[in-house]
Amino acid sequence: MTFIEKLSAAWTANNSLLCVGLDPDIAKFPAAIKTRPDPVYAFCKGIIDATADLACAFKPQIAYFAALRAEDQLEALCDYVRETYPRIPIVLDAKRGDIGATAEQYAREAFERYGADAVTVNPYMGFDSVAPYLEWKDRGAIILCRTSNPGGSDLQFLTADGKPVYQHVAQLVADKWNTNGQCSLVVGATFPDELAQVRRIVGDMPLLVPGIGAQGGDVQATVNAGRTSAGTGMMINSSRAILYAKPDQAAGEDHAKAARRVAADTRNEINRFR
Ligand SMILES: O=c1ccn([C@@H]2O[C@H](COP(=O)(O)O)[C@@H](O)[C@H]2O)c(=O)[nH]1
Repeated sequence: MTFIEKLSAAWTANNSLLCVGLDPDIAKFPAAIKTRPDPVYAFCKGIIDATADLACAFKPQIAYFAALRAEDQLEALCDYVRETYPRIPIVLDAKRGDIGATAEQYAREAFERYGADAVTVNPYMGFDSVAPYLEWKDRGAIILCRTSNPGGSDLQFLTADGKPVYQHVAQLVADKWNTNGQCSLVVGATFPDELAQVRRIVGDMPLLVPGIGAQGGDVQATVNAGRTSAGTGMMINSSRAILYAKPDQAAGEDHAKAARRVAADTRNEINRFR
């Protein structure tokens, strides 16, 4: 099954456009997990088990694992997702970008070492830096287009040949780079007008849309701007708002139950506007 087939099936099976981000920050873990020998694995596994029926994808952000020297725990988590929830795609958020020979190694890291279904890629170095990911015919390359951070405007909003750079990226990927039909774009929920522009340019191409939750993006505006005519087409990511949801102690919640509650609320809010 290709990345896009798997994603489409997960949209339907879980009636969800919610991508659950895995950004483990040990300082925010519950005390009982901090002292375990594999705290990153234990924390993320709890979140995965609590949200697997609510998510269309899981998105581990590699920097959080690497900073903790926990790449082995990321490998184990990816194995766990593939074995236990084989219908949920794994999107490795790595935002790599380098010359072709090095990009080949980054692609092997994402697709062989971690077994990811898709990986985020930086297009700044051009097509030959993206091509090695496209050699993996069934895997996804999710290319940065209009990122959710304020500084994304510094370059992505510059005008070149009469239109902003992010629109050139969307057009290039839609017209030329999407050789296997497995490409996707990153477009921030914090910029719904640009999200709507990108949707017009790329047709039904799936979009990874971070920026709701902790970054404050508006869910209704995001869904209105980014959904396809089928009411799908997006992996709307939320990480910190789900991972570190405050347990309702009166209701006997632990961190995983709190994460599930927020994930369910977010999935349902997205669905209200599809
Ligand atoms: O434009 C982008 C691209 C990627 N991200 C990543 O998504 C999550 C967002 O986390 P929240 O806690 O929901 O804010 C994080 O891993 C970023 O690295 C993004 O935010 N914007």
